[in-house]
Amino acid sequence: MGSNAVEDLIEASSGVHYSGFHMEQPRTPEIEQPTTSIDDSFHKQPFIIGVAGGAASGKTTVCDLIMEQLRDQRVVLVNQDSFYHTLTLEELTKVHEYNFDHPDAFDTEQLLRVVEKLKHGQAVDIPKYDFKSYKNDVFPLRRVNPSDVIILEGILIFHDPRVRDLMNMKIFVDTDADVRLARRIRRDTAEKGRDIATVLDQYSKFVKPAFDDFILPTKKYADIIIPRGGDNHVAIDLIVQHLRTKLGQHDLCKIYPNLYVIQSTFQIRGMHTLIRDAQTTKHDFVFYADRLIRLVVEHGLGHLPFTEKQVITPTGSVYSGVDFCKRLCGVSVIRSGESMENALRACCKGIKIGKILIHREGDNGQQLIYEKLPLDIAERHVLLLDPILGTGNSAVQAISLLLKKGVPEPNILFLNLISAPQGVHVVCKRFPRIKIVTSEIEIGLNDDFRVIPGMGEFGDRYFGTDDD
Ligand SMILES: Nc1ncnc2c1ncn2[C@@H]1O[C@H](COP(=O)(O)OP(=O)(O)O)[C@@H](O)[C@H]1O
Ligand SMILES: Nc1ccn([C@@H]2O[C@H](COP(=O)(O)O)[C@@H](O)[C@H]2O)c(=O)n1
Ligand SMILES: [Mg+2]
Repeated sequence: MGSNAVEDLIEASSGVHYSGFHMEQPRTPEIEQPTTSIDDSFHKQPFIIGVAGGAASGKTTVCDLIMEQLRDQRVVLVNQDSFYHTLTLEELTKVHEYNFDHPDAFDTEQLLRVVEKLKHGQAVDIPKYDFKSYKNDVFPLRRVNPSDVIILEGILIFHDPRVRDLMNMKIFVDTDADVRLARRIRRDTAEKGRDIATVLDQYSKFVKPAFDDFILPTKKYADIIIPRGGDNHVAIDLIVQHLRTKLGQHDLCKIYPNLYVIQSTFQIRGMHTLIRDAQTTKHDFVFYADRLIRLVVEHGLGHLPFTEKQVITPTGSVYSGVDFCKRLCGVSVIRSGESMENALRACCKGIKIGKILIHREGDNGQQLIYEKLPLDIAERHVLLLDPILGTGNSAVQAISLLLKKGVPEPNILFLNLISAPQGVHVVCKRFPRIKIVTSEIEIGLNDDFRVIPGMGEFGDRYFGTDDD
């Protein structure tokens, strides 16, 4: 490995940043005010990775491997090659004298405009470059949508400080010169239709000097140096692991260590897509909501205390395991929370489930109007069930009641499907020792205090009372 050990340097890469969404700012409704505004928390930018290295060092291969491992995330690759200037007729006639490895060969201003747009959540059309015709006006252009991770790859991607400064992580692919040359000969003859003499001539005239003068000097900017490129699976795994941590960690989770957002996968995103779609039938809504609820409940149960337990297996061996926490109960917030009871019963045989009914009084307050809770609730760990955490006002009412009944704050686990940041702020500030488990953090609340993007009135959609 190069002078920088991947493990040491990976943590040093700057900035963090996840945003699952890129939208115009919603107006902040006048509810109990969080100290972190939507502005601060939610107009987040993508994580930008730069990948530099000599030609044929394996940059594209490394990027493909990273993207392959992160296929459940929104990742997009932007090649510096796309920003090669189109040659003029005069340059075309003397193409063998053109230096494609000099920084001036690229339209860096256009690259900057494109990355700035992506960074601010706008889709862009990127030129396609044709190595045979030396033109970048191949139609149709490539449409690139805003993503959570943007990978910028190219021989001179670290050359311009303005581009470098946009990057949260910089990777240099370090492959021996002879290996690069061998690969280049193979690639340029097979893919670009060039003959060996031309490839070697270009290499000695431009490629090698430019590597020494412009590319190698940018290695010092790298946070991570990958020797052997795509063959270095350890380095690639570490990079992916680091990215996963960054992507899975919503900024709210950093503010509130007791907030747990379950790791997103394509399956989970798919289920969310279905239950959020206004056109989804009641049958499908219930089916996919139930699947998600089950995941949240299982995840929540993972936060309960356990005791160690050993059992003897049928082979007579000892299995050292754990025993579930026994003194549990569920409490559902009527009516939506009742949709979560079956999942809890399916996971915890014979569990007692209490109920709370809270009535919304206009926009300002909530009133508790019914409660039926196990008498010994103070001795139990309580799984509080409500699929949506919006303003946080109902949750505050429900949690306050549990505390009044003697349930210790750390014994309360609030399970929901989606949480608005406002609700998270309100609940976590007031009850810093409860745990919240959710499957997605929302953008915010609209003027009517409804969660957006949200999924509408959960109870009506789940219990089928939204029919005209
Ligand atoms: N580890 C490797 N072993 C063998 N061939 C490789 C390896 N990595 C890349 N190649 C090949 O070398 C060529 C250049 O690799 P590529 O990833 O496109 O490099 P770059 O993007 O840095 O120019 C490609 O033809 C690719 O298939
Ligand atoms: N018309 C062109 C444009 C570029 N090159 C060479 O491509 C190399 C950069 O691409 P990588 O995928 O290897 O990073 C660079 O060395 C240019 O010389 C070319 O040959 N013809
Ligand atoms: Mg490449």
